[in-house]
Amino acid sequence: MSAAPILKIQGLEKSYTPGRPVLRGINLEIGAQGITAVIGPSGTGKSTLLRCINRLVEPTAGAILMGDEDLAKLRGSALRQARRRIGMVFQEYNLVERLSVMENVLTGRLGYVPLWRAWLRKYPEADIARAFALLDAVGLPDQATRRADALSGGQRQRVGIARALMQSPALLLADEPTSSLDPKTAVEVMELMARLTGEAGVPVIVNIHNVDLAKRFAIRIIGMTGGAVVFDGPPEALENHHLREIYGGEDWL
Ligand SMILES: Nc1ncnc2c1ncn2[C@@H]1O[C@H](COP(=O)(O)OP(=O)(O)OP(=O)(O)O)[C@@H](O)[C@H]1O
Repeated sequence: MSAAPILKIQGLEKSYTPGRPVLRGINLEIGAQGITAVIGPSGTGKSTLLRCINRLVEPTAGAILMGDEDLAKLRGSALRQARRRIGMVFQEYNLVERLSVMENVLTGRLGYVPLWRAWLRKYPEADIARAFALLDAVGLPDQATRRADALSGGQRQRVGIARALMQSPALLLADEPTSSLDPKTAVEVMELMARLTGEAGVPVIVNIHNVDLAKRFAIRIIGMTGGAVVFDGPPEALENHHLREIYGGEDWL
């Protein structure tokens, strides 16, 4: 790995129920650029891993180092400050349905603007200009005033990506961003995410069920099974025997 990693995960464990670990001692270094795809069967802890990084889930043990900060230990305002450097794209978009597309994108600035400004919807001019530019970049230049619930799934995910980039994140997490989309839209959304994060130099960790999409867009694939990493390498190194180890069985191959 050439540049210093953006994230160092050391001995990460998570048990929702004591004695039943979902993550079993994960050690990973995530590079400062490109897309890292995490694949693995349902229930193997991929979402838990991502959510430990931004602390939507509390790790049980281990360290998650970003720079010299251990994200696993942050509290209060330090945690809020760290979180605004980590964007998140969700499977079900997590938009505020009754708000306009523009307002949804601007919520990406919530960690930066004073709360009273957000309540009064008085975002700085520069933020509004940037939100328009991002809507343009995600291919929705004419949708700013539409309500989020009037959009298609693919359009919603484009808004989700614009909102995450509005944060000016140092790292983007994407949890199954294409699972609710048809195959063509899924490719378009991955292409968009890859292009915009590449241009902005933002590294991405994406959980994804579709192995072909993972291989097509990621520079690195992490295969998990049973809460542990069993494959870690470039897409071209991922062979059928790895997939058998990750997913079990072979009838599906
Ligand atoms: N909030 C929670 N409370 C208790 N158990 C949970 C919670 N969230 C996840 N789990 C359990 O942890 C395990 C891992 O779940 P997780 O969602 O991280 O897996 P995943 O690999 O992302 O699965 P999928 O691909 O289906 O999204 C599962 O057994 C799940 O039931």
